[in-house]
Amino acid sequence: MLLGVFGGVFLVTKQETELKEGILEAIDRAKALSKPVLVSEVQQINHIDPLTFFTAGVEGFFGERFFWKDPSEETFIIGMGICNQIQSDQAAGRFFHVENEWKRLIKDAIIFNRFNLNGIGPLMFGGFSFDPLKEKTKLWSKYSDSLFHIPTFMYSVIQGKAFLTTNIICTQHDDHTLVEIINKEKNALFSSIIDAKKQDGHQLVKEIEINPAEWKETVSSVVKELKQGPLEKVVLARETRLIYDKQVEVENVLELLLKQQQDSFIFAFESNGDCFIGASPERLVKKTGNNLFTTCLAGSIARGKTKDEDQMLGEELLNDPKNLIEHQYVVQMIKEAMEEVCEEVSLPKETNLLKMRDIQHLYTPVAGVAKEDTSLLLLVDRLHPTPALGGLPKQEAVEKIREVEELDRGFYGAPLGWVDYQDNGEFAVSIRSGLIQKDEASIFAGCGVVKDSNADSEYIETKIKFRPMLTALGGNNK
Ligand SMILES: C=C(O[C@@H]1C=C(C(=O)O)C=C[C@H]1O)C(=O)O
Ligand SMILES: [Mg+2]
Repeated sequence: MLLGVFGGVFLVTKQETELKEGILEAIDRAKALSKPVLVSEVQQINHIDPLTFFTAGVEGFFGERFFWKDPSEETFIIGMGICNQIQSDQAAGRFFHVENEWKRLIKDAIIFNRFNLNGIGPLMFGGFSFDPLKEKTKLWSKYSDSLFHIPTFMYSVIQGKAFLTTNIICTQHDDHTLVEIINKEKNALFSSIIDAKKQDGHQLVKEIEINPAEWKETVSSVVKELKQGPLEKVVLARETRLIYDKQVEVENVLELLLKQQQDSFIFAFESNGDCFIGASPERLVKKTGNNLFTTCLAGSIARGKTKDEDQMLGEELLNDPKNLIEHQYVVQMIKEAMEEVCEEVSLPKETNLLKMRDIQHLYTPVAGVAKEDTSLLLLVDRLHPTPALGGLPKQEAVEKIREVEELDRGFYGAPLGWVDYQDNGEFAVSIRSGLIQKDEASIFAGCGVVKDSNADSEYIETKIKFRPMLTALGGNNK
């Protein structure tokens, strides 16, 4: 295999590439089946800093990258280039539709992977909008309601080991020159790792909270309705728009998130020039074989300035009836959903605290063993939106949000993550997030409104929830 001088430093592989024979075989198969065939090859490679890899793609792959890190830092997945995408604006059966498309692609794929790990080989990364029936604004015009990318090059660090997956779609019209094309692209990418450098930083010039007074009025009117029932909880969200002196560099924002929000999922998902980015503490669901993990996260309070104050605030949260109810709705719904698809479900009796840099939450982790044939996207379908982002009852709460919320949530508060070809994967609830659009950005925050909510306190809660993104985006760290 031909390697660039610099590329060779990083692309020292522990095996010969099988891609060439795979491509030839796939072209034959594409001819026989009269449909495109995916070839995927996994190589173990030397370790590269994940952010450096992401940054190296800025020249060749801008707009076609993604970045993912889980809170335990067991899994980093960085994608470059779009080998294939699954996208749709269809609302009914959207999770099922994506799963079917994915299975169809995988069924005839030629895969070279000798490592028994999750998060390598053919994998799709992406997510879903919060509510496909919400009227669309131009804010989210670059993202379909279901959008997944299968990357051309994917760098994964799994439990400290580094891998490169190369994915290629072969059609009946392709020939052996495809091998050279892909190797050239690979070498160019690995050569640019050496001179991957960041641009001069962007400066925030203006911060515009979108209609805060109206938002508070909406909260108050929903509280009135909650007092009458049958609605019990509705999550209401809002937006702050940020204006910059020049284009926002996604790499800089990611770097700050990685430093400042280490215990979070960190994600970035580029589409058609925009970038959805965030640092979420909330897992929707993780699947490893038949083992499922999900999280109930709802109920919030500020962090203290001193250790004592922080502990006091934590105690206050653990004993606050309004927040406990807000949390309990989530536990109740997630437990029921898990029991439907699991042989067994376990969760702690006591509610715990999850402390992030800017905020603390009530937290209940839930684990389960899935029944046969329970797929990851089936779980996403069952869980989304949990009452942490939607409300209770689910359907009525989503309809209420659709009716009264000014914000077009798009991908905010929705499932974002990855699924590999063996149906392992993980989705976060994409909160503490923002959408970068050239020299502007929108950030989003919401909170659980129950009948004991007060509009001013909920407003302050959303202020705190803006902080992780606002800080990383150069805003005031207040
Ligand atoms: C809606 C958000 O967060 C959710 C709402 C919470 C609450 O109201 O207490 C807590 C955690 C999240 O489930 C957000 O961060 O935007
Ligand atoms: Mg709350």
